[in-house]
Amino acid sequence: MTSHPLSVPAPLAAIHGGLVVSCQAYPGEPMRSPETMAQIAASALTGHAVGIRAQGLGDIALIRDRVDLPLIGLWKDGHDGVFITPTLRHAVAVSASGADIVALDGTRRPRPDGLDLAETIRRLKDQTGTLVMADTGSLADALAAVEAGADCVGTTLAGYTSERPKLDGPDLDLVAEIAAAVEVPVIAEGRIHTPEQARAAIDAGAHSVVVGTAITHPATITRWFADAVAR
Ligand SMILES: CC(=O)N[C@H](C=O)[C@@H](O)[C@H](O)[C@H](O)COP(=O)(O)O
Repeated sequence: MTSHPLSVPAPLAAIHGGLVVSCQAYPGEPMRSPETMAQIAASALTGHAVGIRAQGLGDIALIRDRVDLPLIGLWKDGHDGVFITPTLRHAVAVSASGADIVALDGTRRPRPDGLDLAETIRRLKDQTGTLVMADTGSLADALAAVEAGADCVGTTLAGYTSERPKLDGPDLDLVAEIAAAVEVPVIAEGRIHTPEQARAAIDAGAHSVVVGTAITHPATITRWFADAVAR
């Protein structure tokens, strides 16, 4: 059911069938700096990524300047509940910083500014004309997000809300369920740790695949190896 790539807006067409690399460092971490994230994003381009996902206004602006790839931007505020670009104000700022696609919480949970998702997307598009990626955690979220006007939906929050179990790997069943049910691009995201899993996400119907931790978070990757060695 997923739409033909030529019928989607240019930044989404450009990431069709390819790898988007999420370049994020968390508060307090040594790599938490726009300069570092821009270097990682440039390295992802060298490795044939077709898009970048970045967090924070400073990171988005510098990556926009330095790396010529479609850019999915978000602003995390907090770490519980609705924290991925949680309000209209955050979303407008992400767009103003240079993101081609604004990723925001696309669940059915109440939002901190009291606007629902449809009103958030309507006002965001009125003010900026941006494309919207809804980060969802279930099929019901994805259906509601498409109804609300999202241009694409991600499985970003699968396993991080109460609706789906948190698997060790990606929730490929959810990717397939959403892809069969909606006509906008479905972006597979969340716990994709191997090239085989990335390929399987495309085979499940994903329009493109976002990988973060396994490429750009050395503290976690180190722990995988360290734990295996110490076992
Ligand atoms: C749940 C949440 O906060 N996800 C965030 C969304 O931007 C990031 O922390 C993830 O790294 C990103 O989704 C990519 O996923 P993974 O790092 O598993 O490849």
